[in-house]
Amino acid sequence: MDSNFQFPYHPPNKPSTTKNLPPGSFGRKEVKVFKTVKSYLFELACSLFLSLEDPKQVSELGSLFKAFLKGLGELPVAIPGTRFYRAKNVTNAIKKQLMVIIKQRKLAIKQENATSFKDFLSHLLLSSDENGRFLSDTEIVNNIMLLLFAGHDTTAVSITLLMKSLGEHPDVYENVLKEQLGILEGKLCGELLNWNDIQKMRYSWNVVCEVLRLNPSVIGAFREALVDFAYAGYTIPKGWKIIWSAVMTHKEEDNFPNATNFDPSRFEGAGPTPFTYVPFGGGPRMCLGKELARVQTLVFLHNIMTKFKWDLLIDDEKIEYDPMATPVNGLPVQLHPHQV
Ligand code: HEM
Repeated sequence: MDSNFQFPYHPPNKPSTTKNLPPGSFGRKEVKVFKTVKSYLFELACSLFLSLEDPKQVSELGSLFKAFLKGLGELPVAIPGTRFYRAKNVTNAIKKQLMVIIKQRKLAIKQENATSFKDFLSHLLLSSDENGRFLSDTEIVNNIMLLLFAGHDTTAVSITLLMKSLGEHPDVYENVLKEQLGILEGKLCGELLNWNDIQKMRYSWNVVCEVLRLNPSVIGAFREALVDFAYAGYTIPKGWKIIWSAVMTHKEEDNFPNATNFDPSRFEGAGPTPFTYVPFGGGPRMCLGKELARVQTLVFLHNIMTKFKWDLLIDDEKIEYDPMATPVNGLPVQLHPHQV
């Protein structure tokens, strides 16, 4: 591959296409990245974890999840008018909808009408626990709700902040593009990415890691002290609630010199010392979906990079935590397709 390529890049025999993008993204003056990526990932989560493809049902569930998320981290006092109160009501509505779907699926399986192997597999996976005990319908609903919630919002945030960082650092954008075009060049027209391709995206993943270091989608989580212990001159008694903070840990100068600088090379070689970099948490309750998040993010990145360049429409857009890190205006960008 020519290492001196410039924009607009003309990939040999690779037609530029917009068909994999959500409808309406192309030809517009402005695309709001967060909203677009979030609805795309929610559709994907519904398809992966629930085999739910009906756009009307997906969109209804999506609106409910939006209100549910706003209640996370709020004071748990159910006073009418508060976010927590609304989220509580919305949670019941989501559970009701999921219950209807699960009952329909179970009935279909009972009548041996399971339409696909996937349905059959999800039945097996979701209906018994590790001891072979059958899960109740309520437990199944709770598991699906966790997967739908955890499986789309966090990744939507990280992809949005990734696009923001790439828009702000043209040198990094060029390096990521070079890596992605190298992968594209080894593929036949229309051939999908595979696991080997993901493994080759080393630099791109280092960039994602640096984005998650500076703005972790999840700021931290709670733990409970199982025994009395001493830390930094304080005694923490057994049973106390503790919050670990990814935001603060990732800014420790001892672990990340010039911590506020965007520098993906920190992740080269052995990378950070264990437990100094915790965007996916740590220990036995570490994120279950880390590898899925990696695949979702890198596949998205490959497709957007090899088809478009983009301009950020707001310079230095502020990021707020509500409850996850999000650009306040949803990151409006203008997409420019590469010319064939
Ligand atoms: C960039 C994307 C993601 C980030 C930053 C992220 C981050 C996290 C964090 C910080 C935790 C808490 C870990 C702890 O307490 O130690 C967590 C838990 C969890 N995540 Fe993720 N996550 C991401 C994507 C996903 C995806 C795609 C799934 C797919 C289903 C997922 C499923 C889960 C589940 C089920 C848990 C609970 C695990 C448990 O309590 O045992 N996550 N995630």
